[in-house]
Amino acid sequence: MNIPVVDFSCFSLEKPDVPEQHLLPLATELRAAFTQVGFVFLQNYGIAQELVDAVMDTSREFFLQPDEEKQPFSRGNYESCYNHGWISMETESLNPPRPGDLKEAFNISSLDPDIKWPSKHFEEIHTSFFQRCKELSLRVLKVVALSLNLQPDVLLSAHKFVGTSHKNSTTLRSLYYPPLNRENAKEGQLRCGEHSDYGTLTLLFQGSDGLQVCARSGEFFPAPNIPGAILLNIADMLQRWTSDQFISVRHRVLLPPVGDSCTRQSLAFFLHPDDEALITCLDGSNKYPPVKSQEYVLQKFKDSYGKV
Ligand SMILES: O=C(O)CCC(=O)C(=O)O
Ligand SMILES: [Fe+2]
Repeated sequence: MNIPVVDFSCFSLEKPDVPEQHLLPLATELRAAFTQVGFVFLQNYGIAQELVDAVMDTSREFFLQPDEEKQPFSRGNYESCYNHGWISMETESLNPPRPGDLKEAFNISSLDPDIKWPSKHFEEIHTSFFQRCKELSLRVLKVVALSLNLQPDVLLSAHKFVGTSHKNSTTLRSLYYPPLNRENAKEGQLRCGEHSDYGTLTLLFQGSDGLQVCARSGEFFPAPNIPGAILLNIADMLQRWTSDQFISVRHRVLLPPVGDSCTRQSLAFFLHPDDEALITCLDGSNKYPPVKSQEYVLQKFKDSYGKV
């Protein structure tokens, strides 16, 4: 399977907004990739590698602490935002019939002032990275609308509250896969079970190899880690909006081979529609019944955590 590599420099964050007609070749390239593969590599998108590295370093420092230090920041402890915080090993099954994933994660789902952070530095670096990812993902969304021959507002107006936790569930997630001995793993247990993402689209910054992506044939193939490129993939609600024109493709992270003590880190930015947005097929068909964004996401959390 071949994941296309797309040069985003004409709409990089380093450039001011550009006229729509300059984006048309990019829209055509993305359209082909999203209809055929569901995943693309983006190059020259305008987020500094130093920032990405600093976010990974800061997260890793947090993950390497004993569990007792991380516990106070657990997902579920934050009254104002149920999805914000640390997720311990084996707590989430992204493929629910499998045992819990052998990963840790930290969800940044709220930037509200009442959130208690592990440190000021952790807050600042993750908040500034969240904002860069927000800007980039909204630019991508504009090109996506063009590629579907839609007015940009049709999609952008359903993403007005990104970064406002009580109105939009967009999440920056830092993931850490610790070294492990696969002989101790439960039957069927993976680092990250097969799943498609829930929202509109996802930006994925990888620190190393390990991700596998499902091809149309149903077979999983390794996605390489191309230095300086990020992965961009379509998620479930955009697939529903487009009545399957754009596909939300399953992916996973397997256990490392016996004797391999590799770790993996990645940063995923899940762009979600506003909680109240109603996702209806834009072609007027009834391929999927209308669903409220928040309801769709809550059902997915119930499946993967056994609760919200
Ligand atoms: O480690 C990865 O890159 C996969 C993470 C992922 O797919 C997810 O959390 O949705
Ligand atoms: Fe994913």
